Amino acid sequence: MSSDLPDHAIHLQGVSKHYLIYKRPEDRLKQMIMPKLRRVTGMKPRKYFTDFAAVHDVDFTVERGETVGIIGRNGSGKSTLLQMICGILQPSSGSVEVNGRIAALLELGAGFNADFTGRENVFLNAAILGLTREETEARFDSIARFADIGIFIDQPVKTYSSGMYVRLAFAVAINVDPDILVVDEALSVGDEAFQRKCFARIEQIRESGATILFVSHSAQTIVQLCDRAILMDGGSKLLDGEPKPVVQQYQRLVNADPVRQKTIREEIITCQGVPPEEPAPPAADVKIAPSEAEPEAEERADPIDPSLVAHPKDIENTGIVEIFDVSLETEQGTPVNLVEMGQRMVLRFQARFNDKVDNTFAAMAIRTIAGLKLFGASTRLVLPDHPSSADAGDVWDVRFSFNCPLTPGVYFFTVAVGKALGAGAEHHHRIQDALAFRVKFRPDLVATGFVDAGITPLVSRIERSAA
Ligand SMILES: Nc1ncnc2c1ncn2[C@@H]1O[C@H](COP(=O)(O)OP(=O)(O)OP(=O)(O)O)[C@@H](O)[C@H]1O
Repeated sequence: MSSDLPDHAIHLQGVSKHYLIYKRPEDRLKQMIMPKLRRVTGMKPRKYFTDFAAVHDVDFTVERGETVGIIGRNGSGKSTLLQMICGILQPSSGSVEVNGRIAALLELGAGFNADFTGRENVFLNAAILGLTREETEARFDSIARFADIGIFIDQPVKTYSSGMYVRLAFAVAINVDPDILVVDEALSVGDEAFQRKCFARIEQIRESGATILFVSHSAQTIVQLCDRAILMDGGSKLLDGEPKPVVQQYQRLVNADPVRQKTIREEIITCQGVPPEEPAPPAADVKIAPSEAEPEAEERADPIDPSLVAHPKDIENTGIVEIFDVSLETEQGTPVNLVEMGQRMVLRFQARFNDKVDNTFAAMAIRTIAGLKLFGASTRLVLPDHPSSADAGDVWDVRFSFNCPLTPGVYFFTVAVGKALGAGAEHHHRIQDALAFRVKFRPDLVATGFVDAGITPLVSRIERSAA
């Protein structure tokens, strides 16, 4: 990454993009001829189009190293904005300044030549991004490995599925050491394991100091990944600030009844994100009923989805300990990767010691697709009956049993074995995304977010309007 760049990576000033919308195809021709004719004949020229602002007078600056999320309803101008930042579209007015090598993952279809093979497109794309042929050759294997599309790399991209297309496009974008990475929703096309791999890589790119501009409809992803968020609506920037309040305002807007949306929009602009005080509900408005026990989860006949795979990655590996045979099982020992909410499950792995280790511990954690650590456990400070040191040649069997508290979705395990060092720890072997599992959909779900805390709501009407 270049270090001699100005502090701001992106600077937009008064940027607008207008489109002329013609109701009928012949209006376009009329617009070319009629105004001139009318002028010649001394008549006032008239317009045969309406002027539509896809983006209207947008200003913002993204500092180097910032991760900024853009959120907004469909058609709010997010993609148009990104395309202007990437130089694919010219603004109708205003200025766009970009400092650094920009790699973009825009909507499907942009960037690749359909008749070229994947390999040819990698070289073409990398050249557009400023890499020499030698530099691309040196990176080609890691690009192909990341894309993981097998022999399709030598087929024309017009034969690709949308998932394969995104895999290759993403593999190129993140392997060119961009100063600025622009991602437009494209990730949602890949499967969960690939999305997880991409988010892990985005995190790495972010840690290396690159600037990231990210368009997403997912409020959770924006809050998790971004330092700042921008709310776009109707082509204008409504709000720019801390991700959480910005996302809350987006959700207010998107979930509001269409009649209220205009008022909410105005409130957001005038209050700049601070929601107006809602009157406190009367105490009797919401009653909490005693919690009901989770029903016993039945084991399914097909508890394994073979297509649900993770891409394990050694985060730390000293060679002293080797973790192997990581599996997720029911209490009865049946391997699973599809589980019910509340189901008892056992994460199991084995660890072979190649050297003597004292103060040894085993640990696990569960992460979301975007990489947020939800919870974990470690044998570091507890469990006096467990072995706490190992000799070369020892093999441990490690089990973490728990009731799955997660809401439906795909999650990933990280597993580790290490040595406790005072308050800290050193990992001898730590595998990120060692295993993936899916919590199955449940139609009667009350919980929102990632964890079901067993909340039982009960709402009762305490007054009925006379109307
Ligand atoms: N070439 C074009 N000609 C006319 N209108 C266009 C053109 N491209 C985009 N628009 C319009 O500009 C507006 C903004 O589009 P844009 O794709 O930027 O929105 P978006 O926020 O990315 O939407 P989504 O979330 O659905 O991807 C939309 O109303 C769209 O119909």
